[in-house]
Amino acid sequence: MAVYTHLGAEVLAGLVAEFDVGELTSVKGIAEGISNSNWLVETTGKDGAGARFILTMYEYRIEVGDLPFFLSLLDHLSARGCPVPRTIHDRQGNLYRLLDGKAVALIEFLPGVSVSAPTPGQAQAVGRALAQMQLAAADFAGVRENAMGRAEWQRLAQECGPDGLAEIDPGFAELVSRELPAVLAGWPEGLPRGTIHADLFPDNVLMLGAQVTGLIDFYFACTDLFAYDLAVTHAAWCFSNDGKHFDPALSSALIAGYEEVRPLSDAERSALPLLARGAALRFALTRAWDWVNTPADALVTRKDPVAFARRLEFYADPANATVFAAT
Ligand SMILES: Nc1ncnc2c1ncn2[C@@H]1O[C@H](COP(=O)(O)OP(=O)(O)OP(=O)(O)O)[C@@H](O)[C@H]1O
Ligand SMILES: N[C@@H](CCO)C(=O)O
Repeated sequence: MAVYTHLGAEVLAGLVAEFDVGELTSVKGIAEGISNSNWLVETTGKDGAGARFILTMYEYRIEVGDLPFFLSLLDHLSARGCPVPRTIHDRQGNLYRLLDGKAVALIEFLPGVSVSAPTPGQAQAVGRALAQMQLAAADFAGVRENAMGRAEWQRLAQECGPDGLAEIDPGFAELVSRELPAVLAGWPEGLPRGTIHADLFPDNVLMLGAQVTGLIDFYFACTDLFAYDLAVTHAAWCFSNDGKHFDPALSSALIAGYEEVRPLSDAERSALPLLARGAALRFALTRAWDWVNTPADALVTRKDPVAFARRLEFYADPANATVFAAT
C-alpha cells in the first residue's frame, strides 16, 4: 500500500487550487508503488470537461534537490512526443510544492496498464520506447550522477554483509563476492552515455495492447551508459518474476525493438553481457538491503532479492552471452 501520508479533503482541495486545473472533484489513493504516496486526482478541468492527474508526495529515497532534474526531464520528453507524463506547474510556475515539509508534484495522468506477462510484441515496443526516450533526451541540459551506480553496489554489499546475504539465500554471499569485483573490474569505459531511465521495469510502463502509452517513475533517471539502460530493461523484462526462467523470444524482441531506433555499436553489444551482470547485481543488492533493513511486518512489501540473484547467475554463465549476439 503506498499512501503513507493522510491528506484531508480540505488540504487536497487547497493544494489543487494552487494549480490551474479546475476544482477538485475526487481523490483516490493508489495502492501500487513503494517509494512515494500517490493519489489519482480528478478535477473539473480548465475547460470544465474534467481532467485526471497523479499527485505524488515524495516520501523515501528521493532528494528534493533532484526533483528539478526528474520533473523537468518529464516535461522535456513529453514535449518531444515521448509517452511520458508532463509535470503540471503551479500558478507561479513551480515544478513542485512543499506540503507540511514534504515535496509534492502534480503529474499528467496517462492511460494504460502495466503488463505482468509481456508478449514479444510488447517487449519490442518497450525496446523502441526506451531508445526513443534516450534519443529524445539528447538535448536535455540536466545532468545527474547515477546514485544507484557502482559505488553504491559496493556500499550496499558491505552494509548487508556476508551474513545478511547468506541469511537471504545460502549461495548469495558467495555469488556477490565473486561477481561484484569481476563486474567492477570489467566495467567498460568510453561507451555512449546520456540520460537514461535506469529502472524500466514492467510496472513502470503503461501499455494498451502492444502500444506503450506511458513511461513513468523516472526517479532513478540519471546520466549513464545507454547500453546499461538496455541491460536493466533486459533483466526486468526477459525472465519470469522469480528469475528461474529466461525467455529468449522476449529478449530478441526487446533488443530488436531498441535497435530499430538506436542500433548498438559493436562495443556496446560486446559489453552487454557484463552490463547485464551489473544490472542484476544492482537490483539483487538494493532488494537485499531493503530485505535486511525492512521489518517483515512493515507497510512496504519487500521485493525478492533472490529473483535477481538468479538472473545474475544466468548472465554470469558465459554460455548465455549469446543472448546478446547480433542475429
Ligand atoms: N502518470 C501516470 N499516469 C497513470 N498512472 C500513473 C502515473 N504515474 C503513476 N501512476 C500509477 O501509480 C502507480 C505508482 O506510481 P510509481 O511507480 O511512480 O510509484 P512509486 O512509489 O515511485 O513506485 P516504485 O518505487 O514501487 O517503483 C503506478 O503503478 C501507476 O499505476
Ligand atoms: N524496480 C526496482 C525497484 C526500484 O529500484 C525493483 O524491482 O527492485
